[in-house]
This record gives sequence, C-alpha cells and structure tokens, in this order.
Amino acid sequence: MTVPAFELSDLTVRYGPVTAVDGVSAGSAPGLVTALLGPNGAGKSSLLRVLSTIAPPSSGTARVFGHDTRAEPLAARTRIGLVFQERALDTDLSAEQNLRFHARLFGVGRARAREDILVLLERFGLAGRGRDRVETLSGGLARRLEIARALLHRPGLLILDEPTNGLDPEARQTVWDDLIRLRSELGVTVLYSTHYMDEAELADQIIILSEGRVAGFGSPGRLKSELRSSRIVLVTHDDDTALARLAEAGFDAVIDSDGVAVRCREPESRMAEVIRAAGPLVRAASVHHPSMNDVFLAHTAANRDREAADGTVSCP
Ligand SMILES: Nc1ncnc2c1ncn2[C@@H]1O[C@H](COP(=O)(O)OP(=O)(O)OP(=O)(O)O)[C@@H](O)[C@H]1O
Repeated sequence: MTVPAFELSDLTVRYGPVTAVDGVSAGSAPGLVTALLGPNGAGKSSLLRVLSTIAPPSSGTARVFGHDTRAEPLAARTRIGLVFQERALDTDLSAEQNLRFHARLFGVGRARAREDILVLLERFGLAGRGRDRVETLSGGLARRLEIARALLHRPGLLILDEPTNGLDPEARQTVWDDLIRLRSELGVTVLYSTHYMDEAELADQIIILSEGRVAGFGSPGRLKSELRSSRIVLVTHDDDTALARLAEAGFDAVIDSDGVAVRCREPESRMAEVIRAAGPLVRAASVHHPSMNDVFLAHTAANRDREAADGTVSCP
C-alpha cells in the first residue's frame, strides 16, 4: 500500500478559546496537487503550520510520508519543502548564497548542492541571476527563488501558504506554471492554500475549509457536479408557453437571465427530454455548470443555509 504524502486525522488546533482547526481529516496520495481553499480565518495557515512541524496540534495527528509531525518532527521536516506567506529570504545575500545557506542547513553535501543549485536556478528562470542580491529581484522572481530553495533538499511534499500573495497577474501565472510542471516533471506532491478560485481549480483535489472544518472535498469537477445547480437553459420563441409546457411535463422551470432554466443534477442526460417537453418553440439549448465560485459559496458557512433552501432540483 502506498504511504500518503500527508495525512491529517481528526486534527484540531486551538489558541486559547479560539478553535482554528476543528477535527480535520484529509490527505493526499503522492504526486497529487491539493488546494486548501477557504475564506480569511478558516484555519488554513494553522493547519499548514502543524503539518509543517512548526506548531504542535492541540489534538489529532498530522503525518508526512508516514511520519508523525509531533513524534518524529525531524523525519517529517526533511520530507517537506516550505514556502511561507511572508518573504523569508535574506535580501542582502545573493540568490546563490541563499540557496547555499539552505543546503547547509539541511545537510546537503557540497557537490550535490552545487549541481542542484545550477539546475534549480535554470528551472526557475534565474539562470544568470545567481550572483544578484535578492533585493534586486522582482517579487515574482524572489518567489520563484523561494520555491527553488524549498526544493533544494529534494523533499517529497512542497507546502505553500498563499504562494502568489502580493504578486501581479503575470508573476502569478509564472509561479503556477512552475508548480504544475513540478508535479509532471518531478512528481513532487504539492499542497497550497489560497482564496483564489482560479488557483484552486488547478489542483487535482480541493479541501474547502470553513470555520476550521472540512466543508467540501474532491476534484474541482466532482465538487462542481455535486452541486445541485447545474442548469439546462433553453432559448425559446415564447418563454411563457415553454414554461407552461415544461410544467405540464413535470419540470419545475424558471425564467432567468439566460433563458428558460431547468435545474438538473445530470443535465447532459436530461437535455433531449427537456427539449422535447418544451416543444418546437426551442431555438437553442445549452448546459450551464456551476463555477468554482458557486462551489465555494455553497460550502462556506455564511451561504450554507441559503444553498439548502435554494438548491432544490427541478428535474422530476
Ligand atoms: N497565534 C494565534 N493566536 C490566536 N488566534 C489565532 C492565532 N493564529 C490564528 N488565530 C485565529 O485562528 C483562526 C484561523 O486563523 P488562520 O490564520 O489559521 O486562518 P487562515 O484561513 O489562514 O486565514 P487567512 O486566509 O486570513 O490567512 C482565526 O480566527 C485567527 O484569528
């Protein structure tokens, strides 16, 4: 059986009276990219701090490639590459010096460090910039250097806390290209926190945290298809008549901004039936799936009640 790259079991993190992480169980097989998505204060950083061995859990366990972060912090830590939300480079030193310092800290031998530093500088767009002081690098390049540094001791799990915070759209895109390439080229398991929907959508699986709890889990596609708000939308010559015909056939349709809409769990398989029921008035028909934003809103606390009230399926 493959050992999970990380595994959280009933993990709880408390700060005095505040419960930041509340009984979270989740994990990832090696080689996957996982997004930890949640609004401000959902507990993302607290969870990542425990998994990174920086803080102990209040209860429950966190394991990295089978190593308990509390009982075997060193074994767990050497398997993790960490990129913090805050910049953690020495800006007075050169890019290369920052990398060499990290290599020494993690006991990487000189010859291997020299070789890997060259490869990493090249891979992260820093070839020719190794001797430049960090303070002369753009925000995007500095972030790429941090990712390179996190990989220097060849960890199996790369953990990034909001890695694109403060970067412009172009630099964000470059960082994402790097991370996706890491998975395909090096097979590194990646776990990152974000509150950007488009960034979460790049992952193989998403853990949605809300008020410290897992509110949703799955691939972006699965999370969307689970949401009961996929719609078949008809553009018709006469919406009112189409609506009446659909009602006669047992479909609870509505007229919304896109046309005559019928909510369905598996809209593709019901499309022909809905078109037949509406009759010859139909000019065009399409399927509208929910966006990642809809998924997020449906799973976060403030909107759960609304979804429960609003999420009825109108296909009979
Ligand atoms: N050191 C601390 N002492 C007390 N409370 C804390 C501490 N760190 C975090 N918290 C509280 O724990 C909760 C979760 O915070 P955390 O930073 O883990 O959330 P987050 O999802 O990472 O938020 P953000 O997206 O804003 O970074 C919040 O209510 C926060 O105020």
